[in-house]
Amino acid sequence: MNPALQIRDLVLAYGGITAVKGVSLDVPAGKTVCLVGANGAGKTSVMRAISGLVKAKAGSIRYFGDELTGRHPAGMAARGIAHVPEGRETFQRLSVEESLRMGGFRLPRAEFGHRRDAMFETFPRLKERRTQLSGLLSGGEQQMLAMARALISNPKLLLLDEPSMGLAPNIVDEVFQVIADLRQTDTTVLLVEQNALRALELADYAYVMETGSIVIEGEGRQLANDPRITTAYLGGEGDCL
Ligand SMILES: Nc1ncnc2c1ncn2[C@@H]1O[C@H](COP(=O)(O)OP(=O)(O)OP(=O)(O)O)[C@@H](O)[C@H]1O
Repeated sequence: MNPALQIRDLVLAYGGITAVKGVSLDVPAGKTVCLVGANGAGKTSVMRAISGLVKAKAGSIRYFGDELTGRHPAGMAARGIAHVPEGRETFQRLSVEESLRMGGFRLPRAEFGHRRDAMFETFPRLKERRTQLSGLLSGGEQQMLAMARALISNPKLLLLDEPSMGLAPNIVDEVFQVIADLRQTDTTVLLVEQNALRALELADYAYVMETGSIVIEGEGRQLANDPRITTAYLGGEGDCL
């Protein structure tokens, strides 16, 4: 079977700066794979290239066998790819319910209601705030809304970029619980996280990026205990590589 995502020798550049220098990675269908690494390593650029937001200079990105490079970002949702970008980007002037409607606009009415209720079950805070404007939600609630808006359409591939960034510890726990629960579903997840140790603990497989290249890869739990990774955490509570 084709992997959900198969990236080969991907090169991404901004003007004269090569941000991603020949990255290859696989995300098997139904699995959770994480991409960790220091700030500026190129993780977000890889995510944006999958969504068509950054044009590949070289290499290929295959999604269930179909080449994605050169495709327009607007077509990604129809392919079953949902991207929750870093910084969340919620629709500030829409209510929670209206935002979910935007995420599920392809769904027939009855199915939308069913999926929305499922999202309210996963994120009970959103149910309490269903009529509130997104722009007035806390950072944690906005993250939950961004994830619910992506998940409502039941995507085949979910791209999650730094979902725990800037959130209070109890909200981080909730966000990680939702990601862990996704492992029980068919949804394939590619996760970029600054909170690398927690991401590694729940990922089936992981890649570590450094200045545009993958330098280490392996099973998530194995890497969580790998001295090459853990030494990067010595000297404090910091979770960043
Ligand atoms: N739009 C852009 N224009 C120019 N350079 C960019 C742009 N976006 C990213 N870069 C550069 O590309 C490199 C990789 O950035 P990227 O955001 O992909 O890394 P990252 O690993 O996601 O880092 P972070 O954790 O800080 O988001 C960095 O050197 C960054 O400065």
